[in-house]
Amino acid sequence: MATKLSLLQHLSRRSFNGIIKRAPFSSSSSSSSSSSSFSSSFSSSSSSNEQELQRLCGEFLRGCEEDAAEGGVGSVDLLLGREIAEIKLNNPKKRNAFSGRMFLDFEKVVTQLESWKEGKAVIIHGAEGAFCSGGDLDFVAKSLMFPAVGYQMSLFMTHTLNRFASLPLISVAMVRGPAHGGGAELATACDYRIFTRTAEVRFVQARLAITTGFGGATRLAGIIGGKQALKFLCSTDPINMSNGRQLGFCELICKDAEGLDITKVWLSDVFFKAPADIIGHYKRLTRPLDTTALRQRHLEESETFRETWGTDRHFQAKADAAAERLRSAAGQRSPPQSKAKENPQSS
Ligand SMILES: CC[C@H](C(=O)O)C(=O)SCCNC(=O)CCNC(=O)[C@H](O)C(C)(C)COP(=O)(O)OP(=O)(O)OC[C@H]1O[C@@H](n2cnc3c(N)ncnc32)[C@H](O)[C@@H]1OP(=O)(O)O
Repeated sequence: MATKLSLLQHLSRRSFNGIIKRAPFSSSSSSSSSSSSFSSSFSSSSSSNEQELQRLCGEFLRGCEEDAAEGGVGSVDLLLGREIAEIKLNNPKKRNAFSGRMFLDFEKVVTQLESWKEGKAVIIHGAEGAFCSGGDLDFVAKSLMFPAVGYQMSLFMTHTLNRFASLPLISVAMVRGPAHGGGAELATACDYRIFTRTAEVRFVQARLAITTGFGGATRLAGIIGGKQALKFLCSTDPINMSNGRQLGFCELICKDAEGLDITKVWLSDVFFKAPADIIGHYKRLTRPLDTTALRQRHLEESETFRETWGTDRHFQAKADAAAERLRSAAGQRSPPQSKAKENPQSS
């Protein structure tokens, strides 16, 4: 229990305050610049629990580097404007699903934005009509279907999204098309969301017999309240143009083609009368007071994810969901639920 609590204290201290210090990180001689950039998000005090978190995240990071080296698809592209940065999730053939390379890219982008002093805002959007369809199921199937590895991914992405949420910038997710699973969680890590008419935020995890892995349940409850969040997490119903505003989940709805431009105008009208440093100060002063409790909940969320990830039930639900997508793509109706099969990993 002591280990869990002090790891929690570490998370509350580091991920919210975004303390950036150089620290010894990777034991592997093959660590690349991404490992060293990730290690800079940890303090040099290196308590045993901090080293444990770094080790777990470092293992995941190295798996992503292997995926990237083996020709992993997709990228997360950063475009720095005068006042607004644009993060583009770029894997359109897979509805911008997060491949190993994209996890790497996203962490590097967050590290770059942590030292971008003249900026005022950052917009996350997806390529070609989708926001993000969550983790790349091919990468997941190939590398991540063990509870211990799923836990590493969860700690890594929760920590990186908490660093993103702590940036001294106004962050907006411009959601056009599907934002499913981890993609829905990514949208909750932004201060605000702008929907186009095709926006569809869906926490599909329950359909896969898993819970949220990137801190999305905790953040969703903070945005729309615990009772409403519970409904959308369990039902997997969409948050879209018909309910997004009354839930307080999105600020406005616009046409697909106007999404980025409308978001920039909205940011400028609402926030840009203030200088960049003042925006940063007010961002910090308006964050939740009890960050320790928030980080404790994020740690609990990762531990719960580990309990549900990589089980027979998860495997079967993932296979059923994939079969359903194939059937609906072929225009067929879904037959009765298939019987649970043995988890190939447990044999
Ligand atoms: C990492 C864990 C995390 C978590 O939740 O904890 C996750 O996010 S797990 C993944 C959860 N996400 C999903 O289950 C979404 C799966 N995708 C879909 O339901 C649909 O693709 C949808 C609704 C996003 C878009 O539907 P649409 O009809 O517009 O497109 P297609 O289904 O025909 O897909 C086009 C093309 O993209 C591939 N694709 C889509 N999503 C993924 C994905 N997450 N990983 C890998 N590949 C994905 C899909 O297979 C199609 O490929 P094709 O070769 O053209 O058949």
